[in-house]
Amino acid sequence: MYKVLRLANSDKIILSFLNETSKRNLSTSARRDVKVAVCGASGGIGQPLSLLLKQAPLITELKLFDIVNTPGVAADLSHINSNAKVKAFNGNEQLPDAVKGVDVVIIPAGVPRKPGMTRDDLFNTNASIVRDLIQAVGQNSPKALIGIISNPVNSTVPIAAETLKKLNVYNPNRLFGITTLDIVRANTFVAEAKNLDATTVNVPVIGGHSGVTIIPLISQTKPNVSFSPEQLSALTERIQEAGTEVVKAKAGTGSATLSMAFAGARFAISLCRAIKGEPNIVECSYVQSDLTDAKFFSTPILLGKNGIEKNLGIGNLSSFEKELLQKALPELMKNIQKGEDFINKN
Ligand SMILES: NC(=O)c1ccc[n+]([C@@H]2O[C@H](COP(=O)([O-])OP(=O)(O)OC[C@H]3O[C@@H](n4cnc5c(N)ncnc54)[C@H](O)[C@@H]3O)[C@@H](O)[C@H]2O)c1
Ligand SMILES: O=C(O)C[C@H](O)C(=O)O
Repeated sequence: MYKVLRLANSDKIILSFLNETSKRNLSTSARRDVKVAVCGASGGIGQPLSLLLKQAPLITELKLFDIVNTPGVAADLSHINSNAKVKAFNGNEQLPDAVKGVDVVIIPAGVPRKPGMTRDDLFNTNASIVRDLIQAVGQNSPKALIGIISNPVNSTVPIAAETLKKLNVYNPNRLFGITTLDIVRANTFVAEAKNLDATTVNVPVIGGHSGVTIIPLISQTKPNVSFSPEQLSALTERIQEAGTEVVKAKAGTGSATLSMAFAGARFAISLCRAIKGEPNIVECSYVQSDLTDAKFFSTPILLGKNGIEKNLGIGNLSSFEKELLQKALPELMKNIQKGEDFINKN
């Protein structure tokens, strides 16, 4: 148990790690209910994400929303003998009930990339999907912690913020862009390169979630690792382009789903553990930030009962990482502006 808790912020095998920490929480916390909604629950990410959340003992209710197919997904998951009660909500008329009374909303709704597309090419379709879902969350569960997976994350999180502002319920501590897959990938690739146990490696990844805006801080990796300048460059580029690697391999059938479900479950369960009062829960996430010129920026975040407890900042960057930051900021600021304009100029 001691080892599991000490490694709480690295991606230990998700089941054993979640089972242990959740059992501990159920016995020590006064607060028992943790209700989670997944919006986009029937999709390539939504289904395996919901499966992983169904297996997390600290989640007591799992509300599955999509515009199609949730009755089948929920019936299937509901036969698993774990704690969470699973409920299906299908179609937009059931959206308000799907998000009412939940502690956490995770949003993997929207279209994925095909080869040759950038994440920004998804903007025209996904911007309004995220806006409408967030509007329902703001109206029905204004205190929920919200995690956004839908791309382009660099823009959909500002879209969510502006939507919540219009409803007068925006709290920057409660809105998160889920960039955990970048950390999961960086951990895996560094572990492979150095022959380490991937579950014990932690590479902070800051910035945004697309191409040059993804900034892996390999100099801050734990355990400490070092690479030649050529290796560092190749590794950084692989982390930045890992989503495209999957899109190409899937050859037109979609983008990362299984690894994203793993990453999304890790992030969602970290939120739940923080809500239940567990200390020292840290995850990188794309949040409102004043650390750089970009209004939203991912850094390690200490999570608490009300979302962001403390932004842990960027730390000391190597000169290579400072250059990456300079390259990232113009693109990131453009993506943020595009998201804000979508709400404010429409
Ligand atoms: N943040 C990340 O690291 C990351 C990683 C992978 C994928 N993604 C993004 O996640 C999104 C989903 O990817 P996927 O592979 O699961 O796609 P998918 O097409 O398999 O599933 C999307 C689901 O969203 C549903 N949906 C569409 N409109 C909806 C609405 N208005 N309300 C509720 N549900 C709605 C669809 O019915 C579908 O079930 C994409 O935008 C993708 O780019 C992000
Ligand atoms: O690459 C994509 O389009 C999906 C996702 O953002 C990823 O990083 O895998």
